Amino acid sequence: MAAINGNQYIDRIDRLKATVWIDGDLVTGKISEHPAFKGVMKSQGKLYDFQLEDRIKQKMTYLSPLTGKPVGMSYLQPKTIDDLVNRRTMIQDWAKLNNGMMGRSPDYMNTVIMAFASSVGLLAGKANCYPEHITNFYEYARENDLSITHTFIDPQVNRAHYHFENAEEPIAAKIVERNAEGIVINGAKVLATQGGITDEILVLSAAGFGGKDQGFSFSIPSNSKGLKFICRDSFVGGESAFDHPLSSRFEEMDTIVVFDHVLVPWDRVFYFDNREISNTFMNSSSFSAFTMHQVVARRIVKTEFILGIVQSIIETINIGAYQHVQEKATEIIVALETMKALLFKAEMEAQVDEWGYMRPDQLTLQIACNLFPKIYPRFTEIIQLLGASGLMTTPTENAFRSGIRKDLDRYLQGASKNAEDRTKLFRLAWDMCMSSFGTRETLYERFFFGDPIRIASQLYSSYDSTPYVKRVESILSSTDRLADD
Ligand SMILES: Cc1cc2nc3c(=O)[nH]c(=O)nc-3n(C[C@H](O)[C@H](O)[C@H](O)COP(=O)(O)OP(=O)(O)OC[C@H]3O[C@@H](n4cnc5c(N)ncnc54)[C@H](O)[C@@H]3O)c2cc1C
Repeated sequence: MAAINGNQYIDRIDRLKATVWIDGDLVTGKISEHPAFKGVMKSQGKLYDFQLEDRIKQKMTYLSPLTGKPVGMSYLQPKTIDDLVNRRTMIQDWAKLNNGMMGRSPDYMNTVIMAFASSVGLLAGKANCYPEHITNFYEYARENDLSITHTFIDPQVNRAHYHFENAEEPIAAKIVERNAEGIVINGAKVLATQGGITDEILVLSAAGFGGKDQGFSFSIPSNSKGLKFICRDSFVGGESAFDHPLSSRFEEMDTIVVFDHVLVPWDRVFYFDNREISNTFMNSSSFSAFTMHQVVARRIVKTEFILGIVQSIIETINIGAYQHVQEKATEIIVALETMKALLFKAEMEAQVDEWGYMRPDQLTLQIACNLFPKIYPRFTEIIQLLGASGLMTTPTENAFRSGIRKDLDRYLQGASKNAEDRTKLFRLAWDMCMSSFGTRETLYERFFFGDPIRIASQLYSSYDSTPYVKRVESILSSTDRLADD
């Protein structure tokens, strides 16, 4: 097998028949035909189709070192800056197909698996660590173009610093048995975006205060026995692309993942019962650098889309001459160009790491990942401030096909658009920042790469401010007086 097309993706997921619960019902038929999933699965399928189009295939794929067949570019282990640029170009070409609205398009997890495989040396010779299982899984995922979701957070029961779970039945997923076939996991994790509509799920856990049975990493098929995905309610507003331009296409769904005594076969266990590794592998591997490179590349495409929406609103109702309007649009321009500059800087300052891979500059990407959760909510605020009542004067497609159309054409026209086109634009803006889908997007971008507070704290703790403190000390210790000069 090699890089797949959309039908192959959809067919494979339908055949998996993962256990997915939504609104109290078990999904029984083809999941790709369920109203909550069909739009996003179709959009995901389009990504896979696109990578095989003749005119673009060379940019979207590379030749497998194992088989010589084309495999997805997001699996490429970069050895040069050109490789990084090729990866970024592919990631952004995919993101442009959904305007960056699909945070968990397959290139995200392909990158994670690639990063793990590129740091397996950290596990070599360590107790209960299986670097060869990661390498094998990476190759298997690459050669079969797997889609993967992931989960690593414990249920939000008690977040006090020294909380130690001692419930009779485990709440946070943990190892309850080690046997000849593998490890057995019981408990839950939150969340897995796209849970139930991917081939596999990667599960990670840090032992923390929880003890060694809570420190593990593995990947299993989404239809593993005992594995359940419990969905929130669907934010698909409806099938009409006029009425729900974003949620009808890109609603990725978030799921609670329950492990009811799930057996993880040994060949899929990456590490377990090793407190030190489970607490440090994510940070010490190239996971952060490579994954943030993908995340920032996608977020740039999303910011371009936001700017496009804002400028379209400005032109449609002709408010571009007001300075405060220009200033608000400029905020988005500044954010966009800052993100681009940071991405390019991270690539230009990339260095070959200890394993021979070209790692983008992590600090620079950390800056971008600290910035975005703060500016994204402001983008949605700007859309609201400029869109104003336009975000509510948004009759549906049916209204435009009804006897009331004459009134709509007359009263909803814009300075540069007829009523129908103006309404479509404002419905898009509403879906971006006000519908249940849109507000979830804001929450998503706030927490996409973890808790923004702890991300900031990590940056603060790792940033070397010593040279600047020394300069302050130097001026304070100087006894020079201007009068003596
Ligand atoms: C839309 C969405 C999709 C997601 N998709 C995925 C996914 O696909 N896979 C996945 O693994 N995860 C996913 N997540 C989970 C995401 O990784 C977490 O939301 C994030 O890491 C924060 O953890 P939490 O939600 O448990 O927040 P909590 O840790 O419960 O934090 C709640 C509040 O308490 C504060 N707080 C708690 N503990 C501390 C502490 N020790 N120090 C300082 N402040 C603290 C936080 O700052 C925050 O304000 C998703 C989340 C969202 C919202």
